[in-house]
Amino acid sequence: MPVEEGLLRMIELGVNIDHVATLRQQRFTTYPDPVEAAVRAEEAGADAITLHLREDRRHIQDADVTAIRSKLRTRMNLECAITAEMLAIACHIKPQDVCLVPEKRSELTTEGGLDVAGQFDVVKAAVGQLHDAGIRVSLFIDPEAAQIDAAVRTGATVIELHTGAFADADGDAATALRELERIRKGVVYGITQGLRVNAGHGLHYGNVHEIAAIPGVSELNIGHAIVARAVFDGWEKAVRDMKALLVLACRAA
Ligand SMILES: CC(=O)[C@@H](O)[C@H](O)COP(=O)(O)O
Ligand SMILES: NCC(=O)COP(=O)(O)O
Repeated sequence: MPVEEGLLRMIELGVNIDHVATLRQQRFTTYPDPVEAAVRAEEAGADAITLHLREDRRHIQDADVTAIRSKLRTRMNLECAITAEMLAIACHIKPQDVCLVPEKRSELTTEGGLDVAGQFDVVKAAVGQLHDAGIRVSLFIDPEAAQIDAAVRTGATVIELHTGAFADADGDAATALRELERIRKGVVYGITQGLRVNAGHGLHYGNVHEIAAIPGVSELNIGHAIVARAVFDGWEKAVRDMKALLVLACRAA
């Protein structure tokens, strides 16, 4: 549950630095450095740093994860697929949080939520392995009751609701409203099941307020839009401005 400070519900911002690494990987240079991005994002107000070590290493590299782990003052939220390789890396690095996400090499970005209900035993075993390593586990799922129920049964204590369908509905008000309602219901249901409920994917400066205003959301993980805004406004300002929008939305809720 978000930290209560007086009447102000505080929602946390996880800054995803994947696409700082995307820019670097375009020419295999040493810059921009994701480590510098992580440290400066924390200085600008990030409550956690999220990074997705993909099997194809298209952006974040193993060395980034190792280097960033020792530099963070807040919290590392490592996203990865459920594979023996990734679980071994996570158990070695021991981030505060691991968010298990689905992954297809052909995908441009994460397309859907993890099908916890459909691969329950595999997910439950991964959750147990990470818990044994002292890591808090989040499951990146669609806002569906069946997925939330399955998540609870795995022993995970956190879910991150996939906001991609809401974000992709930009411009189609009816669809956006329907997806927002799905997310809202998912937040309420997840909390009644005793879970910490986060959300993320595709959120930007124009749509984040609707998600941040949902009472009970603990954390939003946002990356692509912040990196894009930083091109024009600079990294720290992009992070500060996103954090300010979260605070405003909480105040208005
Ligand atoms: C799970 C999710 O929505 C993102 O955190 C994920 O990192 C997206 O993948 P890319 O960062 O590779 O686009
Ligand atoms: N889990 C969502 C995340 O970390 C960032 O997603 P995006 O803002 O890059 O789409």
